[in-house]
Amino acid sequence: MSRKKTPKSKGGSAPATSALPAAKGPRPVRPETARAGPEAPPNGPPQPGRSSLGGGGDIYDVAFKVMLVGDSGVGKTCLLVRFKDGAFLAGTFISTVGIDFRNKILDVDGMKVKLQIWDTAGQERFRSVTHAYYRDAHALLLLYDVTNKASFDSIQAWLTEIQEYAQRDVVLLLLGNKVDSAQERVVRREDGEQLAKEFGLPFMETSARTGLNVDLAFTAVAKELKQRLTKAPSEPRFQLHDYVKREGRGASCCRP
Ligand SMILES: Nc1nc2c(ncn2[C@@H]2O[C@H](COP(=O)(O)OP(=O)(O)OP(=O)(O)O)[C@@H](O)[C@H]2O)c(=O)[nH]1
Ligand SMILES: [Mg+2]
Repeated sequence: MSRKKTPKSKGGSAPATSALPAAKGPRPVRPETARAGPEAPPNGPPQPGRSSLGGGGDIYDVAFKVMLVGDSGVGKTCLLVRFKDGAFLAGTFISTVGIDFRNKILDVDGMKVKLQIWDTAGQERFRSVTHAYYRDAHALLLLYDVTNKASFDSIQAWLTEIQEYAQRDVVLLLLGNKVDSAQERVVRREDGEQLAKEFGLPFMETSARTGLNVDLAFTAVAKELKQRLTKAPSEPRFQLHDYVKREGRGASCCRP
């Protein structure tokens, strides 16, 4: 995990330094974009919607924070870019420095749900920065890379960390990414399923490259969070496990 560390320049939103939780250690740094302003990430419980402020242009009913976690190189940034922009970041791997975020508003059963998605650095040296953000996350997408056994073996350690720092009722989804790389695959789908079962997690395989199950992962989380907040007693409960099982597509469906 000792890769060259250079900030990426993707032109997305960046955390406002004034809104950072009291983190020890290195601060999230994106010199080209870091600024304070209306896009500053909120802390605390789900936010009620607000109309467009300061030219941000986002109108929504409710907002949630989602965090991407997992070893360096598993594809967290690529997954976020695929979801946000519908593109794949091919080319040289540039490791995330500190933490970054992007917003996306989804229509979930007629309600505008804003996801503020935090892209964390997988590198060990930024771990203390990440720790400070867990407590405000409503959902976590925990990724491993199906072509990298070490990243799969790290999942247990990530779960221990999540248990220590995240909210007890955080929504958690396990994702095995890079399934487009069939030749390089070393973690079988069944291994992912078995691990997920062991820890009672919903699980899907994804590809940031082809887009396989990427929208689904975020939509599933948005549906679960929205329901937790707005479900009428008479309404049937949204079943996240069943939803991802039913809607998830197999790796063989979408070769690049
Ligand atoms: N084939 C394939 N490559 C991918 C996929 N997702 C990411 N990659 C590649 O994997 C490398 C790492 O991707 P990133 O998204 O930067 O990884 P990361 O998890 O954000 O890494 P850190 O920022 O260091 O934590 C890059 O070279 C990507 O092009 C995928 O779904 N398929
Ligand atoms: Mg990254």
